Amino acid sequence: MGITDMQEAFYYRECAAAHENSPLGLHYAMFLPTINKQATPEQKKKWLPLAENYKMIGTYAQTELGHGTFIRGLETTATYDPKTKEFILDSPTLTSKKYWPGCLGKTSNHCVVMAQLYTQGKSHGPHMFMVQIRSMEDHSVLPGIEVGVIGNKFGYGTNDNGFLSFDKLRIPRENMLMRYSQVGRIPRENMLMRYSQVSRIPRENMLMRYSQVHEDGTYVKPQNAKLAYGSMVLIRSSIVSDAARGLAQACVISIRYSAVRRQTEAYPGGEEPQILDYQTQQYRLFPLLASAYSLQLAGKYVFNTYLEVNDQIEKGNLESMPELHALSAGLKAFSTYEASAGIEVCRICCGGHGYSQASGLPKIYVDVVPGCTYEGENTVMMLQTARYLMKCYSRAKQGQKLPGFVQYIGQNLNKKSCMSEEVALGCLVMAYEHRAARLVEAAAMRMQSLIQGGKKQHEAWNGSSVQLFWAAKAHCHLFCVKNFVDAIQAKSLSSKTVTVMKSVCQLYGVHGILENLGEFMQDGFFSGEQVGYLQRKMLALFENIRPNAVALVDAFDYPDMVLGSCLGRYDGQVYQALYDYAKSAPMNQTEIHSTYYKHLKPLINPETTSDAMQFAKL
Ligand SMILES: CCCCCCCC/C=C\CCCC(=O)SCCNC(=O)CCNC(=O)[C@H](O)C(C)(C)COP(=O)(O)OP(=O)(O)OC[C@H]1O[C@@H](n2cnc3c(N)ncnc32)[C@H](O)[C@@H]1OP(=O)(O)O
Ligand SMILES: Cc1cc2nc3c(=O)[nH]c(=O)nc-3n(C[C@H](O)[C@H](O)[C@H](O)COP(=O)(O)OP(=O)(O)OC[C@H]3O[C@@H](n4cnc5c(N)ncnc54)[C@H](O)[C@@H]3O)c2cc1C
Repeated sequence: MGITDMQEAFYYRECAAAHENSPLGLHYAMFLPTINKQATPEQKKKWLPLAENYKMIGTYAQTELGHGTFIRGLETTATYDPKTKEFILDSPTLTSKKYWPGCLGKTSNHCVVMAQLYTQGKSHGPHMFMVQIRSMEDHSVLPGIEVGVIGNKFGYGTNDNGFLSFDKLRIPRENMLMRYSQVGRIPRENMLMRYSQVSRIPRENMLMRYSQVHEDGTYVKPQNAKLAYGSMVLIRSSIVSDAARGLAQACVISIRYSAVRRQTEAYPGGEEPQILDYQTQQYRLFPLLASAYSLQLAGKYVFNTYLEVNDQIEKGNLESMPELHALSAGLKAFSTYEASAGIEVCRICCGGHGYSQASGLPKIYVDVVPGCTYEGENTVMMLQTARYLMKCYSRAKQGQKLPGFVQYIGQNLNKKSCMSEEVALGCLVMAYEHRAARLVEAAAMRMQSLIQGGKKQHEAWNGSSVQLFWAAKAHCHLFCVKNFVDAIQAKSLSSKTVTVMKSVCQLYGVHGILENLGEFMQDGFFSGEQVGYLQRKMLALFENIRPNAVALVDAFDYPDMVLGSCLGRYDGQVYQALYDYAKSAPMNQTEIHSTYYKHLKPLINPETTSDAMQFAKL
C-alpha cells in the first residue's frame, strides 16, 4: 500500500479490516521492531530490506507449550559449534515446542526465536536468533523444522497462531541478534570500538559493535540481560492505546445505540424513553466512556515514555529501564483488564442485539481480551510492577528521592481527605495517592512481618502477592487518574470543552473510588459524609454528561467501517441495518435449507422420506 509510517499503516489496516487480526500482525508488531531494536547494523542492513519488502515475513517465537510467562524457563536450546561457527537449534522436549506465536502456522517464512544460549558448555540464558523456517522459493517447510497451526481459538480466527519445533537445526553464528553489549570502560585508543567488548575482537567484527559469541565461542554478556526483553516492552507500551481504542469503540456503539433504542413506558400511557435516560444505563456506560478517555491519555503517555527511554537505552543509558518496565507492565495489565471488562458491559447494555455479530461488539471483545494474557499475563505483569514499588518503598524509607509518578510512596498516611461537596480534582488525586501509598506500605509491612516470622524471601513474596497485586493495581489507577487530571488542567481547551471534559475526568475519579470504597475507607481516610458527597456528585455528573454523551463518543471519530456495527452507525438507522444484516445471512439465500430434507422431513413427513433420500443424494 506504499504507506511508510507504521502508525498510518496500522490505521489503514484498521479501516480495511477492523479487529480482523492480520496474518501479518506479528510481522509488523514484533518481527520488524525486533530486527530494528535488537539486531546489529550489519544484521539490519541484511534483513531489514527483505523484511520491509515482504520477502522475509516473520513472527516472534518465544512461548512454548510448557512456558510462556517464565522466559528463563524456556527449553529451546541454541548451542554454539565453534568448529562450524554455527548455532544448533533444538527442541529437546515436548514442552519445548514453540506454541502460540502469531502468524507462525502458515504465513511466516522466518521467525525470531527466543532460545537458551549455550556456548563452551555454559548456559547464558534466553537470547534471540533469526531462523528461516520456510523456503523463500515455494514456502515449503525447511528440513529440521516442524510447523503448523494450533487449531481454533477463543477468537483471533484470522491469525494462524502456530507451533514450531527444531530437530538440531544449524544456523550461522551471524543469526544471533547481537546488539546490546557489556560496554565496560575502554581506553581512549579503543574509542573506535566503543561498543565492543571487554576483550579485543578480530577487525572483521568491527561492525558487530555488540555483545556476541565470538568465533571461538567466547560469550560476552550485554550491559543488562533484560535488554533482550525490549520487544515485549514496546508491545506492552502499545497495548495500552490498543485497549483504549477497543473500549472507546465499544462505548461509541453502546452509547449511540442507547440514544436510539427506546424501551418501556416511563409511566403508564407515556412514551418509551431512550434507554440512555435510564440512570442505571448511565451508571454502566458513562464511567466506561470516562475510562476510554483516561486510557487513551495513558496510552499516549506510556508510548511516549517508551520512545524517550528507548532512545536513552540505544545510547547506552539504561537508568530508566526499571521505571519503564514497571510502568509498561502495570499499565498493560490495568488497561486490558479495564477495557475487556468494559467492552463486555457495553455489549450487555445493548440487550439481545449486543449478542449479535451485527453489533460489532463480539469482534472487539475477542480482539482486546487476549491482551490480558499475551505480552505478559496480567497478574504477572502487575507483580512485576509491585516488585518495583517495593524497591521504591524501601528507598523512600531510607530518605531517598523517588522519580516521577512514584513520589507519593512513603508519604505521611495520617492525613484525612479534603473532599467537599465540590469534589475538587486535587482532592481526587490526593485520595488515589493516599490509597496507593497505603496499599504499598501494607504490602511491604506484610512482607517484612513474614520474613521476621522466619519465612524465606520467596515465601514472603508469595505470601504477600495478593496485597502486592492490590498495591500495583492502585498505583496504575492513580497513574490514570492523575494523568487525566494533569491533561485537563494543562490543556488549553475552550471553556466549554474544559467544562465537559472536567466532568468526564471527575466521573472517572469519583466512580473509581465508589467502586473500590473499601480500599479508600479502610483507614478512615474518608468519612461517611464525604462518601455521600461522592455518591451525590456521581449522580449529578450523569445528568451533566447526558446532553453531551453522543457528542463525546462522536468525538472519537471512528468511521462506521471501523466500528462494523449496525447498532453504532453514525446515521442511527439501527433497525433497517439489523434487518438488512439478517436478510443477507447466507442461510437465508434459500427458503428451505438443505438439511430439512435430510434431517427434518423424515421426522415430520416420514411417508415421503424417499423423496428426501433422493434429494440427499443430489
Ligand atoms: C499497534 C498495536 C499493537 C498492540 C497489539 C499487538 C497485537 C499483537 C498480538 C499478539 C502479540 C503477543 C506476543 C507475545 O505474547 S510474545 C511473548 C510475550 N511473553 C511475555 O511477555 C513473557 C512475560 N514474562 C516476562 O517478561 C519475564 O519472564 C518476567 C515475568 C518479567 C520475569 O523475567 P525474569 O525472570 O527474567 O526477571 P525477574 O522477575 O527475575 O526480575 C529480574 C529483574 O529484571 C527486571 N526486568 C524484568 N523484565 C524487564 C524488562 N522487560 N525491562 C527491564 N527490566 C526488567 C525486573 O524488574 C527485575 O529487576 P529487579 O531490580 O527487581 O531485580
Ligand atoms: C492471542 C495470543 C497471541 C499470542 N501471540 C504470541 C506470539 O506471537 N509470540 C509468543 O511468543 N507468544 C504468544 N502468545 C503467548 C503468550 O505470550 C503467553 O500465553 C503469555 O505470555 C502467558 O504465558 P502462559 O500462557 O504460559 O501462561 P502461564 O504463565 O502459564 O499463566 C497461567 C496462570 O499462572 C499464573 N502465573 C504464572 N506465573 C506466575 C507467577 N510468577 N506469579 C503468579 N502467578 C503466576 C498466571 O497469572 C496465570 O493466571 C500469545 C497468546 C495469545 C493468547
